[in-house]
Amino acid sequence: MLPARTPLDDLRRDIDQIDDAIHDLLMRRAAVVERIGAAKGTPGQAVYLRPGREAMILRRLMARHSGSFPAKVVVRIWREMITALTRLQGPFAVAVYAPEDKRGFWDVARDHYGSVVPMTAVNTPAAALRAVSDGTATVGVVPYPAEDDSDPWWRFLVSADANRPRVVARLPFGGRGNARGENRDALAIAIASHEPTGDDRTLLSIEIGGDLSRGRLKDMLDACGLPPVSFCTWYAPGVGSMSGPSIHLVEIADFVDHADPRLTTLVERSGEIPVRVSVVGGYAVPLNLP
Ligand SMILES: O=C(O)C(=O)C[C@]1(C(=O)O)C=C[C@@H](O)C=C1
Repeated sequence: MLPARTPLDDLRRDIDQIDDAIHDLLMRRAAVVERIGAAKGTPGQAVYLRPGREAMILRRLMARHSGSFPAKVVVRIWREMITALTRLQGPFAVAVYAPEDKRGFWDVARDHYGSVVPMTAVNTPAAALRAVSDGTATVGVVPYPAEDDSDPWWRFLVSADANRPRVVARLPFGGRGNARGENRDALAIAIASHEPTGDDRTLLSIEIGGDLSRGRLKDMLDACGLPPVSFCTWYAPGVGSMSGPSIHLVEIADFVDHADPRLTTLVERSGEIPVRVSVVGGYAVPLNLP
């Protein structure tokens, strides 16, 4: 005689049915992402990446999330799934600034881009940017800019080339988890568009060819409706006794693209002082998870 079914057996049967439903939906989602890839029609190019859309998916899910399942784990599962499915649309590899003595960014990158994507550690942020520029990596992960950095990586992104790498995300997006190392955030760099998500930051490079204090620049930005939240400044080496131009990396608490009329107003307001502004990219503001 078969043993009687216990309540535990019934619950396990429920679990098996739920697992089948989740698995069916995963396979269905993969098929839809493949169709999206075909609709984008850009095989082999990194433009299939849509970091803004990815952020909006997770924000929407977090807004409806309830119950005992940890929100951070929902994000982790979705991040693993999104990158795995993005790989159905084209090649995907990540170059991470993670020298021997600073492995923290590796964990942050792995949490965001998943455990299956090819990931390479490089010893300088510039090497991560180079990997993106020359196409050996789709995404480069570099430290969030520090004000006291005398040789900042972000100066290599200052370019008018429409196909240049840009800042596309800030990591971690869904909380830090058990990542090693210091608590510094990272930025992801890719040849992808900076798209509005409803809650965004933009990084502008502002090259100044004359005497304009940071205080005055801040006032000008505020007056143009471009609220600055942080500044980093790099002084280009001068020639002879002439000092070189200063380039500021300014983070703006809004979405700004290269055609934004506020940028034109900023250049007009600088009057005689030559000012060149370019959008170095931006990111969807990360989730604030408990
Ligand atoms: O929406 C898209 O464009 C997709 O390709 C789908 C998808 C996803 O898995 O949801 C995958 C990659 C993109 O970066 C954004 C989202």
